[in-house]
Amino acid sequence: MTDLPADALLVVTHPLVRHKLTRLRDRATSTADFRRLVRELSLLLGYEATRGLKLEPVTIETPLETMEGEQLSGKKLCFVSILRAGNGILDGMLDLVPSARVGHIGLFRDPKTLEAVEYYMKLPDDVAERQCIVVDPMLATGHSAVAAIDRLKHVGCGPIVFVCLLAAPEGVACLSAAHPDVRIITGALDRGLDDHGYIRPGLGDAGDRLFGTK
Ligand SMILES: O=P(O)(O)OC[C@H]1O[C@H](OP(=O)(O)OP(=O)(O)O)[C@H](O)[C@@H]1O
Ligand SMILES: O=c1cc[nH]c(=O)[nH]1
Ligand SMILES: [Mg+2]
Repeated sequence: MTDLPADALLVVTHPLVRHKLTRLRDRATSTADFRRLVRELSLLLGYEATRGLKLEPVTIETPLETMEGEQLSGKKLCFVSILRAGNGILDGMLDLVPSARVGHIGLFRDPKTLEAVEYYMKLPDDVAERQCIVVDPMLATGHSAVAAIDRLKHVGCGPIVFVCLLAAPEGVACLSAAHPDVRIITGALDRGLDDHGYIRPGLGDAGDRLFGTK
């Protein structure tokens, strides 16, 4: 992987993330536990992904006195889920910011070419005025992430953060080359891709494990 600007990639190395990722990777982990772990990991990664949100003062009454508190302000959020597997992360993100708008981009990887094929897109009308956090558990070749972010930029979206659970160096290089302005936040940077484009050691097919398909 070529050198990236210092803030282009954040690997979240918190012990809770490392523990939960190990449980997630384990082939013995059930569908129900896999889903729960993805949601919990999303909260931990979402904490980092939302660090740059702006606050504004707000006056409130505590039971004892008036105080100047803070609330989210300015550019509002939009989470963009890359279907299907992105929806697992989306659930956790919405626990953190329930008022965020949500966009969906349906993509699957052609198993032969490993190119992303789009089958669905629905974005909020005002998505270009919102800060976008794109979510997908896996950044493998990077083709799906690049295709999704191409679509968002095409409709005028500004600062974009990409959140995944596992990334391959090939995917980070591909996404950073295509969109150097996009910050990548991941739970781990794995060894690399195998001949079928799967992340190794990885966790297998995230969508299949989340939804119990094959
Ligand atoms: O970086 P890439 O090489 O593009 O691979 C990553 C993509 O592959 C998986 O989706 P998949 O195509 O399996 O679709 P699914 O979510 O419907 O299972 C994953 O959720 C990403 O979207
Ligand atoms: O390892 C991988 C690569 C792409 N998509 C997945 O779900 N897993
Ligand atoms: Mg899949």
